[in-house]
Order: sequence, then structure tokens, then C-alpha cells
Amino acid sequence: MSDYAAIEKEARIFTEECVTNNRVDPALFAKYNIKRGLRDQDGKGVLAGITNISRIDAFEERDGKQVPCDGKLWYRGYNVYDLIRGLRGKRYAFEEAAYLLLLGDLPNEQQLESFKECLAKCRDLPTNFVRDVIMKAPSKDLMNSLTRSVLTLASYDDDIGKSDLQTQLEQCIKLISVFPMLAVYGYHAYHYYECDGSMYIHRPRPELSTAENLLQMLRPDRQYTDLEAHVLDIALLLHMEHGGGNNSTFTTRVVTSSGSDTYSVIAAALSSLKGPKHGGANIKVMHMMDDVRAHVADPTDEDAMRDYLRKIVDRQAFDQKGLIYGMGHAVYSLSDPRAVVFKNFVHQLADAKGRDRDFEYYNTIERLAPQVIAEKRHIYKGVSANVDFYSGFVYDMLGIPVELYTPIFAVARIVGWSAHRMEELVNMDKIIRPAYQSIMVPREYVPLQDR
Ligand SMILES: CC(=O)SCCNC(=O)CCNC(=O)[C@H](O)C(C)(C)COP(=O)(O)OP(=O)(O)OC[C@H]1O[C@@H](n2cnc3c(N)ncnc32)[C@H](O)[C@@H]1OP(=O)(O)O
Ligand SMILES: O=C([O-])CC(=O)C(=O)O
Repeated sequence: MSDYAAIEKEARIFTEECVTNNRVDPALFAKYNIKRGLRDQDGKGVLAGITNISRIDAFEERDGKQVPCDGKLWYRGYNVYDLIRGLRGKRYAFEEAAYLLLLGDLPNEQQLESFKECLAKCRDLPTNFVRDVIMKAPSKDLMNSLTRSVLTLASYDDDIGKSDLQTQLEQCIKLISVFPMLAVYGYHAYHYYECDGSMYIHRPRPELSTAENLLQMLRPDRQYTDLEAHVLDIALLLHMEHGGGNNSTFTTRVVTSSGSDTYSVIAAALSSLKGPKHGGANIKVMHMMDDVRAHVADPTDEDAMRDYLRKIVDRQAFDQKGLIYGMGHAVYSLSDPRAVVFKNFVHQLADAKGRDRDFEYYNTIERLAPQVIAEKRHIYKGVSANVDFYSGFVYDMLGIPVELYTPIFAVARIVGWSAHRMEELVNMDKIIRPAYQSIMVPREYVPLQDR
């Protein structure tokens, strides 16, 4: 559907007027000490709250000075690397980490079993929901489908009007449980109606982990290997939480603070996450890599690669937004620990899957992009590969379709959003309402015939 042709001429004129009248003199941002992106000049975020859910380290103290360091990510006091090591390649991480993030402590065996049972019991959709909601108006944009499903689920919830903490937690657990179904079924509907593929709707199995269920619901034959399920599980672990300030979690806290319901809060968070500067970057990276492959024939030709990356940053190539997707981060400086883990998986998988040449492309871009960005932009803490740089490559090698990359991020991040919603509800009872410096000047009203 595109009816915009009918209004195109007028819209061009309106746009010009809109842009001209909205321009703010850049000097005023400095004059009023406005922090662009709510960040200080040195990149530190403006403090907006307190959280005990996670911590991100990107700087360390050396000789009394804060200097950039390799990134570290902590969930409830535990380094995520230790959480991964603690699994010893045997247990699945997602359910245990969800318990940790949501309830605040690592579960013992019995607590973990009862939490997993809860998730399994909740992994169920209302009668005909797949047919009536998910299969209606299927879209390549699975984040929109997911958001629509979440908002529609609200109308099936008899407790929607309740505001007590137990109801909010129950709703969060319910949504965490059904997210894999909403995402995968959304993909199947799109694949069937838009790509002439076949449709199969496999039910989740209560005895399986979230990662295993994702894979068995996705694949026609329901088959997956242990390695595939464990790689996906760790990918989920790495995406679950990232402090209160990341765009979608801050959205969660902002919308929660207005007193809105769980479904609306999660829909808002999804709308933030899909943005290409946030979680949507994992899909953008894949499209960008296709574009680079089409323009740079040899991944080891550093001059050609550097030239093409310069074109991307100069807005002359790819989507002309001036961004090398998968690179840079608002907080991390020298490295993002999640990208380090993903790169490790790439090492393990690329060779076995005959994807060494693709790996060369990633490798060269990871090395050159920070230099190219530094030539063109103001860098104060370093730019390095972020979580979205290698994740898509790993998913691709697991046979996961690209449309599902950001929804998979959401399947994990809803746990962090839920934890922050609960932390906001337990501790704060104040609507979040920052200020904007107004530069508007009052004007005398002009009657229509005199304008
Ligand atoms: C899960 C996640 O959300 S991880 C991030 C996923 N997003 C992406 O991969 C998209 C590409 N990256 C980016 O757009 C940015 O790095 C962001 C949005 C993640 C962080 O941006 P910022 O907070 O502005 O980062 P930072 O302050 O370190 O940037 C310094 C300068 O480098 C630029 N820069 C940072 N990363 C990039 C990039 N990948 N490509 C081009 N320029 C970049 C910034 O625009 C900024 O320039 P400016 O101040 O002259 O406008
Ligand atoms: O912290 C951020 O700004 C973005 C990010 O990496 C995430 O949300 O995982």
C-alpha cells in the first residue's frame, strides 16, 4: 500500500517548510549546555537512575585517571563470562539467567526447575491467536508483527486493569515464555504469504529450553544439533540485559513510570529496539555486508576496502546514513565483551561451514572501520565491533533467516526489560519527565486573511 503519490507534491512543500521552521541553531545546544544524546562531552551518560540489575565497564582507573579498557558486562554481580563458563557446555543459560535477572539471585536446582516449569506452563497462546492475529497482515518486518501480537495479547488478559506487583511479574513471565512463538510463527506466516514458502506451526515442547524450542519451531523437521542449540542459547544470554540507559530499556522505564500496562511497555520497548542504531543493527550489518561484497571483490584488498568504508561514512554508499553498522557503541570503548564471544563462535563455525572468505570480510572491516570512522568523526573513547557485528553471521551459519535476527534479540532482551520494569515499580513512584529548553518566542496572532 502506498497512497503517498496522491499527496507527493504538497508533501514536498510541507517538508521544506517543516524542516526550515524546525531547524535549531547548533550553537544553542552549547549555550544551554544541552547534552546531545543525554551524553557528556566525554561520552558519559547523564545519570537518570540507579540499578542493581547489571553493570557495564568500559573504563578503568590507571594512575588516578579513567582510561578506556576492554568491556565487561555484569548481571546481578556476575561477570557474563563466568555465567557462560559455569554452564560447562552442558546446561542451558537462558532460563537460569532469566531467574537471576528477574528475581535477583542465581537459582538453586529446585528453584530453577520450578521457574522452568512456570515458563513451560505459560508457553501457550489463546485459541486461534496464530490464525486470527499472527497470520493476518504478515510482514517482512517481524518486529512490527511481534509488537502487534503483544498489544493484541493485552485484550485477552482479564487482569489487564490490575496494578499489583504479582500481576506485573506474571505478565512479564507470560510474555517471556511466548516471545519465541510470536517471533517464529510471525516468520512462518511471512514466509508462506510473502515468499511462497510452506507453512508449518510446530508447538513448543515443555521439556525443551528456550533456545531448543526456537530451533525446533523454526525448522520443518524440528531437528537441531547440540552445538547449534548451545550457541543460540549463549547468544540469548549475551543479549538479555544491558543496563538502564540503552534505548529500549530506558523506554521501558519511561513508559513504566507513566503507569502504563506491561503489554504497552513491552510494545514501546520493541519499537525502540528495532531501530537500526540499536537492535535493528544486526539486520543492517547483513545487508551492509552484501553491499560490501558486491563492491569490494577481494576482502584482503585493504585499499579497496578502506575506500569503500570511507564512502559509507561519507554517505555516498550503502544506505547513505553514514554508519558502518555493527561498529561503535555509546558506552564501550576498546571492545564489547559480547562481540568477543560471538567472534569466538565465528572462529569455530566459519571453517567447518566453508565460510572463511566471508570471515575475511568481517575481519578486515573490523580492523579498518575504527580507523576510517576516526578520520571522519570526533572519537574520544575508541570505536570497536559491537554485539550486532558478528551475531548475524553466527545466526546465518545456524541457518536462521535474517528477518528473525532482531526478534531473537527481543526474545532475550524482554528479560532485561521485565527486570527493569519491576525495579522501576518497586522503587520509584515518580513519572519520568525531563525538561527541554524552550527557545520559542511568543508571537502576536495573525488572522487568516492577513497571513
Ligand atoms: C545493541 C546495540 O544497540 S549495539 C549498537 C548497534 N548499532 C550499530 O551498530 C549502528 C552503528 N553504530 C552507531 O550508530 C553508533 O556507534 C552508536 C549509535 C551505537 C553509538 O553512537 P554514539 O553514542 O554517538 O557513539 P560515540 O559517541 O562513541 O561516537 C563518536 C562519533 O563517532 C561516530 N560513530 C560511532 N559509530 C559509528 C559508526 N559505526 N559509523 C560511523 N560513525 C560512527 C558517531 O556518530 C560520533 O560522531 P559525531 O559525534 O561526530 O556525530
Ligand atoms: O547499551 C546500549 O546503548 C546498546 C546495547 O549495546 C544494548 O542495548 O545491548
